[in-house]
Amino acid sequence: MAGNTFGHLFRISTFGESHGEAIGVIVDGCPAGLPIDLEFIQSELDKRRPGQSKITTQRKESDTVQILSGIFEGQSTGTPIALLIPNEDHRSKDYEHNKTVYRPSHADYTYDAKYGIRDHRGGGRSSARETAARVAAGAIAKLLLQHYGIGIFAHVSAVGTINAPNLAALPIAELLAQREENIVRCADPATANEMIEFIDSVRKDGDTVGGKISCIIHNCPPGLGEPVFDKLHADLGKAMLSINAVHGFEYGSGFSGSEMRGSAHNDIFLTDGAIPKTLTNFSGGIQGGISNGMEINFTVAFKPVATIMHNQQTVNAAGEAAEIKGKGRHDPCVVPRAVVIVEAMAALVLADQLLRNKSSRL
Ligand SMILES: Cc1cc2nc3c(=O)[nH]c(=O)nc-3n(C[C@H](O)[C@H](O)[C@H](O)COP(=O)(O)O)c2cc1C
Ligand SMILES: C=C(O[C@@H]1CC(C(=O)O)=C[C@@H](OP(=O)(O)O)[C@H]1O)C(=O)O
Repeated sequence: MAGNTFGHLFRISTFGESHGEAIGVIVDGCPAGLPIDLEFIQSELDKRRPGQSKITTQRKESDTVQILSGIFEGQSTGTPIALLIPNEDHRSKDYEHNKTVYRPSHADYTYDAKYGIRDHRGGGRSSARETAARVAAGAIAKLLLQHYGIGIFAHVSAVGTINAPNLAALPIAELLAQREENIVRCADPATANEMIEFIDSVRKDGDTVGGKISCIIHNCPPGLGEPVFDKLHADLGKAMLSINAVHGFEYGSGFSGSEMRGSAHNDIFLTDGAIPKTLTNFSGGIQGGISNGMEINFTVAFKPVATIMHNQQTVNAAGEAAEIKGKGRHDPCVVPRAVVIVEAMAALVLADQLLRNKSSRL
């Protein structure tokens, strides 16, 4: 199995390479009768698109999505939905220099070690271009979740050591509006300006920098998630760690919870309301792998990506010493474009667990 499929009842398979004809996705298991807003799918892709600002890769892709099947008169038909995104601006000559030489910390060596054959053009299948297919599928999952009133919001909460303040007190609509006002997609305007300046200076140095994306899932009913292996946080963790360049995932109190005592960490139940709420939310909205009706929150850490415009020592396929310098168009920091990827992967997990939950009792 080539590991191209994700999900159980709401499933996706992606295909395509960064410098091939196109990339795309087949969405299987979407219930019939869901209104599919094509403009919404395209607007989601526009948020991930390369070439969108001075702080992203300058590759110019329109990422115009074509619907090949599964939608009739604006609604899902219950049959596989196939979505295609043609590649329009691949510049494969930028990769001639690493035909036999491995980029440190990219996937060149590991693909070669696994398959014995490697599409060196833009990293082939290992390129984050594949995430466009996930965003298109995630948009359909978001439409399904919206039908049940569930919403997802993510933003850039850190770039390098620049951290956004805690914005938990602000309403989602305000956070969303503030996030969309700046090119780094941080919901705090002052921090956003600082982040943009920093990424731009790193880019001018020919270097890269990492960052964090924080995500909340609101109005999620209690009961989603399987109790043993496919715990909701385990599925979210796998989904996030499957995104290129992700090196960390934490939910609720995360790593800082390990420094607390139970007496401070327990989320005490409140008694007002039919669905019990809790005074605090160190559990991040999930207990025993199952949503408890509180806001689900998690943070994803991205590394500084591999391709830098500096000379670096490396090896070639024969194991001989070589030197390499990045060429072409690359992201100095991936988080501005990855916000919508995080939301899409979260939507795919939630849509899948929503459908699975429908068969959990009579
Ligand atoms: C939105 C996005 C854009 C990316 N752009 C680049 C890039 O321009 N150059 C690069 O070297 N890596 C980039 N990456 C990261 C590589 O795809 C990734 O590091 C590579 O596949 C190796 O996988 P790993 O870092 O998860 O081990 C990007 C990742 C994401 C999520
Ligand atoms: C093409 C996209 O991003 C690419 C992701 C990427 C990588 O190594 O992951 C490296 C660059 O690839 P290329 O040199 O082929 O343009 C980015 O531009 C995209 O996101 O659509």
